[in-house]
Amino acid sequence: MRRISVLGATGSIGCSTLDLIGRDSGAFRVVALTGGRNIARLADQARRHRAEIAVTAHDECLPDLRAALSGSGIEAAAGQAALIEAADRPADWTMSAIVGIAGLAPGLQALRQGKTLALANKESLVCAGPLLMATARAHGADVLPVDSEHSGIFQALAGQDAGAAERVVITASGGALRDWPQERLAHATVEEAGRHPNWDMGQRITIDSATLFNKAMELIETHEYFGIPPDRIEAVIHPESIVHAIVGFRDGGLLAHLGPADMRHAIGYALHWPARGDVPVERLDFARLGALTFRAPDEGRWPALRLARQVMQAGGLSGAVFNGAKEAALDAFIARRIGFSDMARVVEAAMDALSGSTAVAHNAVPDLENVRRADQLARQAAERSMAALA
Ligand SMILES: NC(=O)C1=CN([C@@H]2O[C@H](COP(=O)(O)OP(=O)(O)OC[C@H]3O[C@@H](n4cnc5c(N)ncnc54)[C@H](OP(=O)(O)O)[C@@H]3O)[C@@H](O)[C@H]2O)C=CC1
Ligand SMILES: CC(=O)[C@@H](O)[C@H](O)COP(=O)(O)O
Ligand SMILES: [Mn+2]
Repeated sequence: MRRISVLGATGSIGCSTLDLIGRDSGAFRVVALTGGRNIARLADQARRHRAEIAVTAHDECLPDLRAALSGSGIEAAAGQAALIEAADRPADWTMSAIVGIAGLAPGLQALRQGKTLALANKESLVCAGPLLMATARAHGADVLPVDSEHSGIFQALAGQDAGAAERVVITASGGALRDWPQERLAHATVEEAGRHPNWDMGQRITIDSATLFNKAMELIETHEYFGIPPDRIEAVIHPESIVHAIVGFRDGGLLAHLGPADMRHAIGYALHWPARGDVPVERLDFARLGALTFRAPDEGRWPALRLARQVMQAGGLSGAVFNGAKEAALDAFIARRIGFSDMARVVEAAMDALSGSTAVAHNAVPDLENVRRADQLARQAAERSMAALA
């Protein structure tokens, strides 16, 4: 029986992961489930999947979690140290699905077990790609990409080294505001930006999809995970979200990954890897789909893509700065402190402010402390830029 832990169990990816595990419960034993503030869901998941331990990231939520688990025999714990301890409990396969840089330290801890980390938390690669991959190598752990595009690239490569790829294309739906006139974007609300045309995901990634910060992060993620040079990585707008990634080879042939907009296909692939297992996603009917369309992204409309190219060029801790500023700007947009179009301005201003900083220019593999420092500096720079907007 494979031992499974899910970090970020109460979120969109966490729920889809547990859905697959629950359909084949005889094959898996659930070790640790972690969540944030959704205590009712975390306790329900822990009971249903007979987890060893349930952990909330927030100390103040512990009394509620204990109450919700009373009589179940399931351990309850809270706080950052408990999250790390949960990630350290022996498991054969761990899903990393906490949102944001908060997922980095638990993911690194899980890698130190030398088993398999299914990586949905793209921020880990954006902020600390070299650290994450070096940690996996040092401990003999496998990192399997779960982001749909990266799962698609991984599958299209079919075990070949990424050096075999002449080009890699990842697709972008264009997000909730794809067809809005550009002058309206500045006035988009949290609700409007948070309605994805195709995927059902958490609020933060859905808004990142509308700014194309999600795609910007995915360009960096492709570079960091596969080691593909930036000039071989492209993003293309594909409103149908059916083709997720395309890998082109030196003979001009291309292999694409297609699937419905249901993350269970990417999660299921990582869960059953290296074999293939049954996954209950809708089967595509091409005659009904009719056409699949593609067009170039407008970098004037979506500056995030240009910023991602700057990050890949600069290397070092610039990814941590980019992500920290983006998280701060997104928090401020959700809190209605800044407008939709301000988010990219704030990130660019923070990147510019820190571009010459010695704390960010880092040539060796950064450690977690360096990454956290760059993240903090970026959040402070973003706050200064937002204060200047007011
Ligand atoms: N959703 C999707 O389809 C896809 C998601 N991803 C990536 O996967 C990750 C998860 O996304 P998604 O599932 O949509 O996100 P959700 O917001 O739906 O879920 C996030 C999870 O993280 C927990 N969490 C939030 N903040 C913290 C924190 N500070 N410390 C510890 N745990 C925390 C939440 O707990 P609670 O809700 O209980 O507060 C929840 O369990 C992201 O990195 C995202 O970019 C990648 C590809 C597709
Ligand atoms: C499902 C998934 O992988 C998301 O990251 C998806 O890519 C979001 O859609 P966008 O193409 O709109 O960014
Ligand atoms: Mn994706």
